[in-house]
Amino acid sequence: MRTAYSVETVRTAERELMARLPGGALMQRAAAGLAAACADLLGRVYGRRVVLLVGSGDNGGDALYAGARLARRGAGVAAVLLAPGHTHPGGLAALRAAGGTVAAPGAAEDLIDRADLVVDGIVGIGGSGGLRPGATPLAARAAGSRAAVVAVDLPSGVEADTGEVRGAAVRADLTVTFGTHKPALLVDPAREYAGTVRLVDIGLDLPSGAALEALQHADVAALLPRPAAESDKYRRGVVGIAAGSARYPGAAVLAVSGALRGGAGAVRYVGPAGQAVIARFPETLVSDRGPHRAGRVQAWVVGPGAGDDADTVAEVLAEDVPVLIDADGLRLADPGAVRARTAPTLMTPHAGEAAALLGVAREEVEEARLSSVRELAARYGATVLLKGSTTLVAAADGGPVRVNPTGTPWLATAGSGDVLSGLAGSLLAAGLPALDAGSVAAYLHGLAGRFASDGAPAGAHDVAEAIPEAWRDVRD
Ligand SMILES: NC(=O)C1=CN([C@@H]2O[C@H](COP(=O)(O)OP(=O)(O)OC[C@H]3O[C@@H](n4cnc5c(N)ncnc54)[C@H](OP(=O)(O)O)[C@@H]3O)[C@@H](O)[C@H]2O)[C@@H](O)CC1
Ligand SMILES: [K+]
Repeated sequence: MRTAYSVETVRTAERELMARLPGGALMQRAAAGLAAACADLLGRVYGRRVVLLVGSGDNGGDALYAGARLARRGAGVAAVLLAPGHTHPGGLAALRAAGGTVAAPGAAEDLIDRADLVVDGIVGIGGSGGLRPGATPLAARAAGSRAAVVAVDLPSGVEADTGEVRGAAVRADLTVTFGTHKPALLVDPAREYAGTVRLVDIGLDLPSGAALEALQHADVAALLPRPAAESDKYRRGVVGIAAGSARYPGAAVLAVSGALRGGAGAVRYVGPAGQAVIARFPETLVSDRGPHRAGRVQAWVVGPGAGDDADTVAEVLAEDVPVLIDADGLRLADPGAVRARTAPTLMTPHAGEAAALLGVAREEVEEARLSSVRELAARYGATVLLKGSTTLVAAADGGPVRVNPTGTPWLATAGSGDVLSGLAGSLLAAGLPALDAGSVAAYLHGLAGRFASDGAPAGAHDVAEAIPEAWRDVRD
């Protein structure tokens, strides 16, 4: 499991460790890791041109000490001081002692144009509120130059704890971060500014309560349902799909296609698209009665393509089993009925649907994905999966938010969400808690999207068909 911690937690761990180490030791560890990463990126250090963008704090100190190490290996290193009166004194002395220079006022742009590497030590976890005016043109120059850009700890200008970007920010090819990932390195939009992320272990002792968790193959493998020898279809779980309408029968077919590959023992379908479902998937148990009288079901999915069928949504919400609410169901569900449920509820909005539920503009959700998903989960007393380029899953009672690392832009295709809802519902029926069902489904779905597309466009049904391959890939 990859984890990310808040700035406050990092600061506490840093203080505890610093109290046990000689002065400056932690910064030397950071600078050594940073210099090694820069050297790897450059391939050859001797004769290379390196520009350090140095702010007023320890982030700039890291850059200066790393610059000194590169200068000792023969690189030509020049520091651009953004706060000349407030530059890390030890770092500056080390750079000068190693043969590095300080750029003359006005020389920064030219130096950046000729550089092989620009190191962004403008600001790290002490920053907030986007780049300041003095730094903005330099960041733009670096982005437009042929130099590789390496961010120290974080791309300067992003909000460490939330992943928001409130103004200009550095666009890095590589971010070298210390001790732990910060939320901004895993959550969009900030994540897109970070490039590849390399974590340098500096010995921080971190507590168990991370702000974010990203499942990896081994975590997902441990959570996948496995049929026991004596399992029958009821023990493996029956997932009910209440979806589709005369106008949108395809949503029902796609939700069923996801559900059939999610580990439940059987898929039951209720709704007006029974003919279409059975024609494509004859193994589906199709019922023309409402959800309440459809027969045994261990978890329901309601909403994909449901049109205006509010009665079915209300009926499903009244069932005392886990319920996944998606698409039209999110609009039709009575918030009071959702909050009153005692069995688990998993809501799966995209940004537009989340914005409607929160009563804000879609852009506000896109810009603040982490706080939006937490807010929705708290408001509805439900687990919420916010779809997007980095899908987030938050539980109602707080705790670490799961961030999905497997997404691909190819998944932004019609019907892909219906497949995800069926898959997650199936995992709920197989007995996974809502947070696990949502994050495992997102993981498999993302992987299936990658396999299905393999660099080319793929339809939602291709994604569903690739789920078994994703499942095997995770388990092997
Ligand atoms: N934690 C650890 O374990 C370790 C941490 N280490 C390193 O220390 C870094 C944190 O250093 P830090 O605390 O000195 O803060 P830092 O980010 O350099 O900011 C300094 C000052 O910048 C200013 N400022 C604010 N916003 C700004 C903006 N948008 N644009 C420009 N400037 C802005 C603001 O001062 P102001 O100008 O407002 O007075 C602020 O006080 C950390 O990221 C890592 O690199 C490693 O060395 C070792 C292990
Ligand atoms: K930085």
